[in-house]
Amino acid sequence: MIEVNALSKQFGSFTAVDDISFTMQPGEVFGLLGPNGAGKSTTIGCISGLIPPSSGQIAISGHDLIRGPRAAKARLGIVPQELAIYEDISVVQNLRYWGAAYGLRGAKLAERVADVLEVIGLVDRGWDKPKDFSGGMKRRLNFGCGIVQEPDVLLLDEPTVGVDPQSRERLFDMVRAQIVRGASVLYTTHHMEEAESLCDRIAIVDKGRKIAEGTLAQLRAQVGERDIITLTGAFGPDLALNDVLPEGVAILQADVDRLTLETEDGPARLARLLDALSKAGAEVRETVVRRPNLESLFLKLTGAELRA
Ligand SMILES: Nc1ncnc2c1ncn2[C@@H]1O[C@H](COP(=O)(O)OP(=O)(O)OP(=O)(O)O)[C@@H](O)[C@H]1O
Repeated sequence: MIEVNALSKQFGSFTAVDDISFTMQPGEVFGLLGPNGAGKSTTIGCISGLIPPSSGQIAISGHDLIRGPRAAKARLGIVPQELAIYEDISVVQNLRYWGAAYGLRGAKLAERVADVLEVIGLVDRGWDKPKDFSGGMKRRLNFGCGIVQEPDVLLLDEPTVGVDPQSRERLFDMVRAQIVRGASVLYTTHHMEEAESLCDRIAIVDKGRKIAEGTLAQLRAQVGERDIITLTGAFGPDLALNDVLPEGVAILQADVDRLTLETEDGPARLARLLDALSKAGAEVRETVVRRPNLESLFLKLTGAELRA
């Protein structure tokens, strides 16, 4: 349903998206997971036709975005990170506006607006203006504006920003409902838990590049059964780490104020590790042991925190 091939985007000399490829099938949620600035919004901007790519190809439901932009864009629904709702007109008028923008008219438009009001849980607030709504309600309306025309492909750019937990669950249900009707959903997030609970397949992105891709099980297998231990403190340049670390503890990243290590059964080895470091003159201020998950895979691949 979506084919992205060798997509790159430069802003001047800065590369925001660097040779990214992926395909998405009908009925799946595909996650783009990465920290702020990884290039997720730029990728979505290119797929939605709002940002011209520097190179690469994008096809939506078989229509090339460059050669047949009208046909390609007609199949897309976009839920941008910045709210795309009008706060001074009612919920119904917002939905009518977006439906009409996609060519819906008359009875069909009225039917779709009524359906979407149900889906987003705003039937009772249909004639109210969103300016007084909570963040979660505005996000739900933002989502509704993206699905009025029942798109084949829905692009969701960090849809849970500023959303309370209850509205977040509701948004997740709304996404799953799109899958049930056969759409495919591209979902960007920097929350590992969201990608883990919602996405059928996940591409992990960092600094514009795709660094891993697979189902949750495939990605977890890349971390193996090993735990990641992150220590913050002071690890002077004279510290001969390779001699100090107990057997079975491998270095992923070593800086003067932070060590990222990998080992089997981290909790059991931690006491010996801390003891060895302390004897060698290192000072450990904070210790985090992570069981294998997407966060630890990101750490393993980049040496940095996903949330940083
Ligand atoms: N129009 C622009 N001109 C110059 N640089 C840009 C432009 N748009 C984005 N960038 C840069 O490209 C990089 C990727 O930004 P992008 O918004 O795609 O990241 P992101 O993963 O979506 O992060 P976020 O969740 O913070 O939006 C960032 O370093 C950003 O500053």
